[in-house]
Amino acid sequence: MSTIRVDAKVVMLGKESVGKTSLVERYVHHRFLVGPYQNTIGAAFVAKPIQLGEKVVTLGIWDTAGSERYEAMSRIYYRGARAAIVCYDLTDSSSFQRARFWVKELQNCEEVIEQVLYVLYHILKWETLKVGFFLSSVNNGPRLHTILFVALQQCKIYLCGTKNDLITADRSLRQIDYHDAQDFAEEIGAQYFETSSKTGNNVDELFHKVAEDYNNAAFQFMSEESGVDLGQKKDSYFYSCCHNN
Ligand SMILES: Nc1nc2c(ncn2[C@@H]2O[C@H](COP(=O)(O)OP(=O)(O)OP(=O)(O)O)[C@@H](O)[C@H]2O)c(=O)[nH]1
Repeated sequence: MSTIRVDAKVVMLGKESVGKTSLVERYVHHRFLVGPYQNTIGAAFVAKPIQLGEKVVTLGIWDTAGSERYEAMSRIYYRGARAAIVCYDLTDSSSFQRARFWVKELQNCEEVIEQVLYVLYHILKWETLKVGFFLSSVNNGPRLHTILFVALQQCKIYLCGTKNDLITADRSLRQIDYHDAQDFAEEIGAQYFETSSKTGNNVDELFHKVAEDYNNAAFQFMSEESGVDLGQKKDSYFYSCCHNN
């Protein structure tokens, strides 16, 4: 019986209707759904394996609901995420304000967790040195130490301006200047992408970068068993979707 293993949790955040679900649909199913817009309720999940050279990294992508009604729920989904794709609609300046809100949320959450883990990390590091490495087989000290080291890795933020096909068709529709968005991304240490789920422009590049960054991070120190098993595998991925009809 095979199982799905998720290596990195990724969360999609942003105002409603900015195109989060469409980004995931384009990336996972290579399609753009036309027809009436259906808002996400709660969140939807999909696991997607990505080949990086000889290695496969499986992203567990949480597509959250953008509606403010579900704001508290979305906070639950970004906990423990290694990457957050914060989306805004290039043709809607209010969605950029909402993106700023989510970035602040992520930064606040990171700060608290980081402070707690930082203290634990140093206590444990000192204890581990004191007790000696040979005790690793009996007291799990170095393994805990490694887990905390990994937990200290920050959630990387990717700022994503969506629907760039609309801008290509009519430049006057752009409401957020490219350089302003780029400056904001730099200020928060994020990668910046402008994508179109309609044409597929930059979508693969965005998720590939997320997987690549994960792969290049200190995660390589984790042992093979560190992934999270998600139960029986039916296909290369599954997608539990909650949409309003
Ligand atoms: N032209 C164009 N339209 C897009 C694009 N991405 C999404 N849309 C449209 O924008 C609307 C909202 O897209 P969704 O992907 O459902 O947005 P969402 O952010 O998941 O919305 P919530 O589930 O409410 O949070 C739909 O009508 C999509 O067809 C794009 O790249 N180009």
